[in-house]
Amino acid sequence: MASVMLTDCSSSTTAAALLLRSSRYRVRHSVLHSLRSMPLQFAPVKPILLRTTATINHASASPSIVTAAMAAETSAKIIDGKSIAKQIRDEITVEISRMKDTVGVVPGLAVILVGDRKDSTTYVRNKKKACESVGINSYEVHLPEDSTEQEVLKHISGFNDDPSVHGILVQLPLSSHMNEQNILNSVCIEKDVDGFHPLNIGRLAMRGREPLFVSCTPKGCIELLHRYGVDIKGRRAVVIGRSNIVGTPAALLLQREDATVSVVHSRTNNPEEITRQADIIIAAVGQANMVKGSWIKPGAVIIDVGINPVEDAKSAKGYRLVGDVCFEEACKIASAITPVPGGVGPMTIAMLLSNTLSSAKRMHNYK
Ligand SMILES: Nc1nc2c(c(=O)[nH]1)N[C@@H](CN(C=O)c1ccc(C(=O)N[C@@H](CCC(=O)O)C(=O)O)cc1)CN2
Repeated sequence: MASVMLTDCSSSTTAAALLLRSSRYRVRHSVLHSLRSMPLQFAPVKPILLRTTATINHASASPSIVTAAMAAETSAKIIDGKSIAKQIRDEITVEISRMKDTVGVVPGLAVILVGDRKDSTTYVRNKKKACESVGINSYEVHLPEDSTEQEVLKHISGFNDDPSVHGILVQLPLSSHMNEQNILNSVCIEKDVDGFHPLNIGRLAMRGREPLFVSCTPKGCIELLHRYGVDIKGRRAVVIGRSNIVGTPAALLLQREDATVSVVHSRTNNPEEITRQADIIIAAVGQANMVKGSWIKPGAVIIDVGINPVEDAKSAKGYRLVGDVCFEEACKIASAITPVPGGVGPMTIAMLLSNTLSSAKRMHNYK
């Protein structure tokens, strides 16, 4: 587990050094997930369109647009992932009940957890709770840290053959003695609700081919843009980070939406200059407050995937969570931004439920 970092927006470390550092730590795995979500202090207000280069289409924008009450100068709208995720869960609940009543099918999700990492245990518990709340049956296998790869593969094989299971996921990260590729490859693609199977990612990368599933975090990012009425077509988008789980699929999804996409990574020369050209930024690098105000084009829309713990003496826990983007600076320049926590994180689990429902529908040929 990553240690709590002492960092703030005014850090003088260069962008290139930060990107290099983050590529060593690896994006989502740097998250200190034992924290519980902190309540957001945002008051709902009427949406007001501010200067923006990425057009926000208010006719289709969610009525739940809120503005940060935390900083008087804040001009960016806050993209409220927590409330959109709730809205999605409500929609899924209705769909599941309709399916159960008409064809008697209840979607099932199998979760495999290896070891006792606090963050992973919390996520698996939250996934089970979320399943329960929408009416999905969940099945959990919790294996000890020293289990063999063969044991994990045996459980995946059992779930692959079980008709009551429509989705299978293996919580990441896995222990270092296991081969993650072998394990992810063994989930049958029809049940790969995490979208981590190479065939699903490969199809995502190809024009004219459709993946059966898109991984949950990048799908959640795009869903937020859609639900807030952000036009993507023809816009310049920059994805910061190129992980298999978030950065790469997020860039592919934006490209499928007809954005012109650049990927900024640890070997990119002058990442600030490239990022400053973006109408839409997706930051998924796992480095607290790396993207400063000076990286952002006025009016850009920012989706911040990072969840990084930073020291905070004022918090009872001694730390708080921040994103990859320096929120205090960005919210004065961007037209809309996701907060951390309460932005992309809750969407990851909502998209998992959505993928599980789609899988059950597809298997039972239910529209
Ligand atoms: N098999 C998978 N493993 C992992 C995935 C994944 O999609 N599939 N993603 C991450 C962890 N993750 C879900 O598994 C996840 C991360 C964050 C959140 C979330 O809601 N975060 C909250 C803050 C949580 C906190 O207080 O600690 C937020 O951002 O508001 C949900 C799910 C790696 N592993």
